[in-house]
Amino acid sequence: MPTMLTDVFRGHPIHLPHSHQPDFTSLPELPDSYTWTSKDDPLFTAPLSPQAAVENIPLIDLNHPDAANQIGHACRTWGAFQIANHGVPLELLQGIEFLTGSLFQLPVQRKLKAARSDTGFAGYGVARISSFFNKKMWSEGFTITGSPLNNFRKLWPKFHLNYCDIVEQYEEQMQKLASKLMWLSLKSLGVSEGDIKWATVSSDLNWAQSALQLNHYPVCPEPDRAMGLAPHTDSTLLTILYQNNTAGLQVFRDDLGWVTVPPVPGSLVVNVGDLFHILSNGLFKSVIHRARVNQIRSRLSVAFLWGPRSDTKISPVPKLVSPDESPLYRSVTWTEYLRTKATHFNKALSMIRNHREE
Ligand SMILES: C=C1C[C@]23C[C@H]1CC[C@H]2[C@@]12CCC[C@@](C)(C(=O)O1)[C@H]2[C@@H]3C(=O)O
Ligand SMILES: O=C(O)CCC(=O)C(=O)O
Ligand SMILES: [Fe+2]
Repeated sequence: MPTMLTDVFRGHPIHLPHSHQPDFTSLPELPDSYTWTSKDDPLFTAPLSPQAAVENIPLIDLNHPDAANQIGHACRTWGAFQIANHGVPLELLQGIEFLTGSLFQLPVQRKLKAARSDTGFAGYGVARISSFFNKKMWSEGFTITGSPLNNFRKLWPKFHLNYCDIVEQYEEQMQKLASKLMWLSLKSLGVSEGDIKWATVSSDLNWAQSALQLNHYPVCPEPDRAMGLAPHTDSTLLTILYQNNTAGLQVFRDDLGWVTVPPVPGSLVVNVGDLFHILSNGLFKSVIHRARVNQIRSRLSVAFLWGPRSDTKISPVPKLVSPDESPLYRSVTWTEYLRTKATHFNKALSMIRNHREE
């Protein structure tokens, strides 16, 4: 039996005293513990791209005949793109937004009944990467993998079944979409299903697994000095992100600085994760992104974090490695990678890298 995502952080506890945290969502001013400077995060004061209006991650119509190449280009240049005509029913997007909103509106004491434990994967709490930063993030999260039934029962003693149903439908749609996006982007590199055996053993997608991360960024009294979610790359193959109609997500480009991803109603944001970077032998870039907050409207997002089954070794596709060079990365399972990330955070990718002899 391969390790499931639920077991990934056994032996990798994060000690974060969520239960002793006051209800920060209603603080009248920003406490020092939530005030960020470039000492807390070197990218905190990196410039906001002045060109964001002209240069932004592409919005790709999945029905366009050239969608594969557009996606491929976006994965190589940005590591992120938005998609329209993705086929996920609008009611389902509204449903997951409603669920997320009602979850975070619950009283803190109720949410804490479903708190994530130090070594746990699922439940309510601060972002796992919080332990790498000295300051607190202006957000709260809820992680789901497998059935949310037990946790949802604690949150909503009466209506948990309706909410479980929404999660199940949402995950089903996301799985189909994620695999479609993976094959479209690989197609642009000349890689087809026959080239990746672990992903084609069966068509019912049991070569993949996933988690859902619900995020809430409450209204903040001093948004310019606060951080919603600190810069990171996702440890996934792909992440599909739904954001409500409030801006906050930013992606980083070395040549542009921070670029705000404007919410486009009905569309979804897709991020290249570290495992896709490895699989593509570095051709696709896992994108550094963060979430900022604002003083007027609270923000919700739902990230579908998608990767291979835990026993699958991910390594660069041989076709993408030139014959006289070794692959850029050694092989790694999702579980191994998540554990490396839990200990070494943004050094994780370079730790998997093969060092070429000159
Ligand atoms: C499957 C995943 C991916 C995780 C860990 C685990 C469950 C929660 C995911 C996130 C979600 C929020 C950002 C992040 C950086 C975090 O702190 O928790 C993500 C992390 C990763 O992509 O590394
Ligand atoms: O809230 C957002 O826009 C980003 C969320 C995110 O990056 C994540 O959950 O991994
Ligand atoms: Fe992320």
